[in-house]
Parts: sequence; structure tokens; C-alpha cells
Amino acid sequence: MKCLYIISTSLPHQIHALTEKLLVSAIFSFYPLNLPKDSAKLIQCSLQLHSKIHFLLLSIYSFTEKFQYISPHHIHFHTFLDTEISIMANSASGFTWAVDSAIRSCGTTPNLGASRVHSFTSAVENALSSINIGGDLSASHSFVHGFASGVDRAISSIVIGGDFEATSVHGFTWEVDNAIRSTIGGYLGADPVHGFHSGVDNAIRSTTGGYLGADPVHGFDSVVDNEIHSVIGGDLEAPPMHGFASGVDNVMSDATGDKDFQLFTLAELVKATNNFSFDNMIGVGNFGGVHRGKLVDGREVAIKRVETDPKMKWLQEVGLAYLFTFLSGPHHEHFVGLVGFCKEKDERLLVYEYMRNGSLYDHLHHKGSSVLNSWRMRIKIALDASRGIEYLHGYEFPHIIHRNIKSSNILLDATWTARVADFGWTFVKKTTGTAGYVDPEYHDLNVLTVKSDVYGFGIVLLELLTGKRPIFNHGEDGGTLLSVVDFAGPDILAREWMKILDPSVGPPNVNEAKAVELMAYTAIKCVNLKGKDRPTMLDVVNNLSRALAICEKS
Ligand SMILES: Nc1ncnc2c1ncn2[C@@H]1O[C@H](COP(=O)(O)OP(=O)(O)OP(=O)(O)O)[C@@H](O)[C@H]1O
Repeated sequence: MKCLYIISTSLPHQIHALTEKLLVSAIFSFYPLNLPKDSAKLIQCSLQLHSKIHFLLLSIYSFTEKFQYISPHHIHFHTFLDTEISIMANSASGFTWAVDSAIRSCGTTPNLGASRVHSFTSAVENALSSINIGGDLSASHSFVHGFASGVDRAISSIVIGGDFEATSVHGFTWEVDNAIRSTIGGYLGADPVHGFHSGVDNAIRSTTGGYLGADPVHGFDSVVDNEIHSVIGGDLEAPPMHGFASGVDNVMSDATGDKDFQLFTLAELVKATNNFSFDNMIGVGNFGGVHRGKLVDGREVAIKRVETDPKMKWLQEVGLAYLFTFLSGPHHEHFVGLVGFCKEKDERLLVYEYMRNGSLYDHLHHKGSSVLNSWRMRIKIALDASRGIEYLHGYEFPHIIHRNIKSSNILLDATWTARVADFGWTFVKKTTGTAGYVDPEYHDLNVLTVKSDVYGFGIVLLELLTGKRPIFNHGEDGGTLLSVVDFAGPDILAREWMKILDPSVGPPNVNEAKAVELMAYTAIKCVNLKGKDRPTMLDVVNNLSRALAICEKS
């Protein structure tokens, strides 16, 4: 069975053995294939000559039917001959490829720009030439980065000695690693370039969630580039990285051209909020204050001021760009829309549609609003909000994870329609979520999925049902802290859910009771400890729309 090709040529017959060993080793370190332990025996390399191509054509064949790639991603590499070659890619090579594709799609040359990596490659090339492998290693080829890493490992693993001057690439990696660590912390696994790539990939994923695709990677490279610039100086010759910055600018100027989306000056927003006066303050979140403002055209807006943190600056910029790209996209009726943005000096302000009726949290736990004293209204609010979250999850691949679903991020507009707010803020400042809403699986394993949002939403449903905060003081002396899951879960599971209902709404009538029961079961499924046992957001939307329909029969 044909498995993997790499391209090679003109290899002197007498060094086939060494070359084979070197390349197979390189391939294995470059593509950790999850092969069975003894599979190395099953693989043979056959070198194929090609007069025009100088680099690596190696066909690897497996002579067993058992040998299958376990391939999360298939990537098509186009060689110089436009031969399409399918190669299994792990996250590291996927990352490289994503960067490469992103760069190429910008219409630049296939030069990835990191001069030190290139110089490392040339060092390897020289070294290989000096041991008579000869040939041109085609350092400009698209997967040279990955190859450099693979060769580096292969060389170390077969201890052929010699100094391949890998320090430049390692040094480069370390610089990046240190720069990132000083900003977001954590160990990025800098040693091999390979590890670094997945380290970076994981770091970004833990911040943005989901599969990265090329754009955020691209953006990330840009900030890494800037960071390195500021740390080690010099020009890293990474044109696409700079290109990203203009990409952000383009998004912003495109948005400016759209009358629904504006770039504001600071002076305009100062005026709109009466100089950000205390009287105009409508809330304070973890990331800064929110002010109500009135624009010159009379529109009411909510203005969020990002507290800039020099250490987080680059992460914030990427986060804002990401948030911006999404929010300047199609508007959704269950999302709080972005009206505009202000970027002046160190000031970053986001201008949102004003949600006249404030947050669900305030109504449930502070104001005791009479509007919410109806089961139909509570189910309707839950349904609206679930539709907003479902829209995010189903948006496109990669799915977008909100990461901070909670009742204070569900806002109510003038018609009491619920809208999800605050998407994207977790990109702007790294947060571990809000106590009481954090998915236990994410907390324990640091694995974030769309099901983490489902968990957070389950807590919101329990708040709607019980009127209790996610964590509250319980007991006669009021001294014991209890989670709403522990409070409501046992009774819901014992079909005694009537016991836990918020008394301020009043007992449900027959149809309302059926609807509330469906909502209670949905809630308890959402807060299952394991993400795989939780429903999808689409299931939740379906259940809640059935519940509302049942309720409306009343
Ligand atoms: N667009 C808006 N319209 C009206 N009020 C808003 C708007 N955005 C935010 N608020 C009010 O400001 C409060 C604080 O919002 P913010 O999003 O900063 O913090 P949070 O949701 O409480 O916490 P976090 O910072 O973790 O998201 C909200 O609870 C809400 O009352």
C-alpha cells in the first residue's frame, strides 16, 4: 500500500543506506504517525531518481494491509511538478501548512521569511553536502520548516556527529518562547521547532479555542514577530506577518465603509458619555467599565473601555482583531451587535448596541423584575439566548466557542428579547471563566469545546428555574456555600423539580408545568460532568422551542 511520498534525487548509490536511515528517521520525527510499534520493520524506502528535482523523492511502501494512516487531516502538497501528494499531517505540520497557505494566499513568494530558520536549513544543507549526500535541499520549498526540524531530530537521533549549527533555529525558538511566556505564561515546548509549533498551536487554542485555521495563526505570527522585534530587535523578514497588520486595518476600513459600523474618535465617545462620567456607568465587568452613551445622531450605545495592559498588549490586539472580524460580519438577532470601535493611542473602546433592559443576572438576582415573573417569559429568554449561542457553534468551521456564558452576558433589549453579549472578550484578556459557570471538564483537563458553553448555559437555565445564583449561601444560618447544580440536580433527577422552582414566579399551570419540566431536564443534561453526555446547543434550542410551544398552549 502506498503511504507517503517525499521527493528525492541524485543520491549516490553508496550512501543509500545512510540516506535512507536519515530520511526515515526524519520522516518519523516529522510525522509522528501513531504507527504500531513494529511498523518500522514493515516500511521500506525506495529512492526514486528524478533528473529535474533535487530534493527528496522517497517513496515509502508498506507491505502490510494493516498499515494505515490514522489521519486527522489530509493535506495536499503540490511539488514543483504539480504532483499532488497527500500527506498525513499532525498538528505541527498542519500548523506549518496553515501558515504557508496563508502566506501563499497573500500572493507572496513561498519564502516563509524567517531568516534564521532558513539559515539553519542552509547549515543542514551544507552539512549534508559535506558528507557527500550532495544535492540541493531546496530550502525555499514550502515544507522546509518542517523538514528542517525533522532533519535536525534525525541527525541527533542517529548521532552522526558534527555541529549542524542548529543553534540559530533553537535560539530563534527560544526567543519566541520567552517572549510568549513573558506575556501569557506557560511552557511552550520550545526545544524542537516541531514542539514549538504545537506549543504555539496549543497556546493559541487555549486562548481562542477551536481549530485555528490559517487566519488566527497568521495573526499570531504577526504578534510574535512584533514581540520578537521588541525583544531581540532586528528584522525577521516576515512580510506576511506585517501583512496581517494591514489585514486588520483592512477589516477596520472595510467596516468604516459600512454605514452600520463606525470608527469613532475618542473625542466623540468622551462627548457621548459626558466624559465617561460615573452617572453614565452601567456596569463593571472583569475587563473594565461599561458606560451608556448617546451619539450625536441620537442613538444610545454601551461603550466598553478595554483596560490596556502593556504585558498583554499583543494578545489583546489579536483578540480585538478576531472579535472585530466576527462582529463586523453578519448580524444576528440574538447577539449584541457592535456599532463601532475607537482606537486611539493606547485607548481601545468598543461601542455596542445599548440593551435597554440590562442583564438577565440583574433581573434574576437583584431587581426582581415583574416581567420575569412568568414561566413563559423565562422560557422565551432561554430560547432566545440558546439561539444566539447555537449560531456561534454552527457559524462555520471552525466552530466558535463563546467561553463565558453566564446570565450577566445575556442582555435584554427594549423588547425583552435576549441577546448574547461579550463574545470575544476572552480573546482580549485571558480568563478562566466565571466561578460557578466553568465546565468541570475544562477546569480539570483544560479541554475546551463547544460543550463548555453548553455547561455554562445549563447553569443559566438552572438560575432561571430556581432564581438562585450559580453559587449561593444556603442553610438556616446562611453559612454554607452551595452550587445551583447541587441544589437543583437531585430533585430534578428524582422528578421532584416542582420543589426547586423560583417561588417569585408562582406555581405553573398544567401546560407551563410540562414546559418547565422539559426545561429542567434539559438543564440537568447540560450540566453533565462529561461534555460528551451533554446535548448540543441545537438539541437545547429544539427542546426549548418545544417547551415554549407547550407553554403557549396555556
Ligand atoms: N450592550 C450593553 N447594553 C446595556 N448594558 C450593558 C451592555 N453591555 C454590558 N452592559 C452592562 O454592563 C455590565 C458589565 O458588563 P461586562 O460585559 O463588562 O461584564 P460582565 O458580563 O458582568 O462580566 P465579564 O467581564 O466577565 O463579561 C453587564 O452586566 C450589563 O449590566
